[in-house]
Amino acid sequence: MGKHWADFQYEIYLHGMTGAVPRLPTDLTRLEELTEQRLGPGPVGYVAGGAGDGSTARANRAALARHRIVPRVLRDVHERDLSVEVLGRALPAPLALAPVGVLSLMHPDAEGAAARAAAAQGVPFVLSSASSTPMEQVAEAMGDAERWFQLYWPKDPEVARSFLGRAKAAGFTALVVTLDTPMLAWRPRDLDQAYLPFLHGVGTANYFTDPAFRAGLAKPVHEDPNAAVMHFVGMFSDPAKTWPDLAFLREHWDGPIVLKGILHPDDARAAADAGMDGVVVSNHGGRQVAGSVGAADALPGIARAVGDRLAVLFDSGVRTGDDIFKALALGARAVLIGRPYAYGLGLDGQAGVEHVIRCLLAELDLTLALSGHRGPGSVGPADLVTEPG
Ligand SMILES: Cc1cc2nc3c(=O)[nH]c(=O)nc-3n(C[C@H](O)[C@H](O)[C@H](O)COP(=O)(O)O)c2cc1C
Ligand SMILES: O=C(O)C(=O)c1ccccc1
Repeated sequence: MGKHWADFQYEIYLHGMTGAVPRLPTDLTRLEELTEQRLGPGPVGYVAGGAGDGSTARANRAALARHRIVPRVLRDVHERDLSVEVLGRALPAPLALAPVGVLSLMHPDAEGAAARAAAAQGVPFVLSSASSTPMEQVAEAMGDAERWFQLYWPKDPEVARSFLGRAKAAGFTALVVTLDTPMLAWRPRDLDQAYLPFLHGVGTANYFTDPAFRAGLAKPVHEDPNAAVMHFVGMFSDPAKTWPDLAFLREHWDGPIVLKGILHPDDARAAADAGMDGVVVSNHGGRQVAGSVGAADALPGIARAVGDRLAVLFDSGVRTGDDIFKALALGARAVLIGRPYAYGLGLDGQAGVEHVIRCLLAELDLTLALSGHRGPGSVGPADLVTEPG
């Protein structure tokens, strides 16, 4: 028997008997506006922004909206279990927190608070390479809870090796390698403010604490922070990498490896051929290629191509429980969320992130039940009709 995620609904109504209402909206699509009101447009601008005119972020929502669920009745949905197996591990629900860098823009407790929220709810936390908190500190905050490390593959192989060794030692079980960001895209909102967080040192904690990174500096970080930032900028990524380079990661990481930012079935097949364990079908929440395919439109083809060989995960645009249901029906084993939990963090710290997780999973549990399913396993393409795009 899995956890009864839908009980959150009654918890809210029961609290209501004493006059209490939830501290944050239960419609998570409202969080962005609320965060902007509370924190101001600066930090929220970086988090909310997308590539180009924002068309990809809109396409993500539109792609999910075109699919409509066709509920079934009289199927005994009394006992339900949302758990799934991903990368050989049992997860209590098909959800993980996506790697989001620079979370200190949202809240001083940043990754620590988000990681504790994930641990409290049993949902995996994917820590960004560009976190504001060193990975060892985040690991300590999580106890033995499930955590994965996201790699921005540094140009210097010594730094890459060092990151992998540190992540392993700190108990991160899976490696998520992000391939859609060998450079930052054209992001007008950030350009117009002329603001990039890491030029101010935000999101550099893993680098500035790294012995291999520091070995490349002429002076200690605190003596010449600008030089350290410039070293980070040069190190951050390597647009020259190609498929054969993945052998390096296989050699230095003995756990599961997931490639994030896959949108073409042939790239998914190449991932499987290279001995990878999973892919995240993602367009980075619309932050990289403007005018790109909505992530949900790329999902079915990739699931058909490699669903029997790889764990197919999905992100970009998930805001509601029914979005998760649709992603499962289109072939995802689990989904990740980015901005919604970043806003929850900005509005109410750890409690805000837990609120976001609980709302999404309560809504998913109810959507499954009300559509005739006892769990993710029975959901498939037959549960959807698709309106023409
Ligand atoms: C502020 C911000 C920072 C991000 N930083 C990273 C990162 O460091 N590494 C990474 O792989 N993806 C990063 N992403 C992308 C997320 O992992 C994820 O793909 C995306 O947010 C999913 O879309 P959603 O925000 O619509 O849920 C970031 C996204 C945002 C909004
Ligand atoms: O902003 C992003 O989307 C992102 O991936 C990133 C990259 C470097 C530092 C912080 C975030």
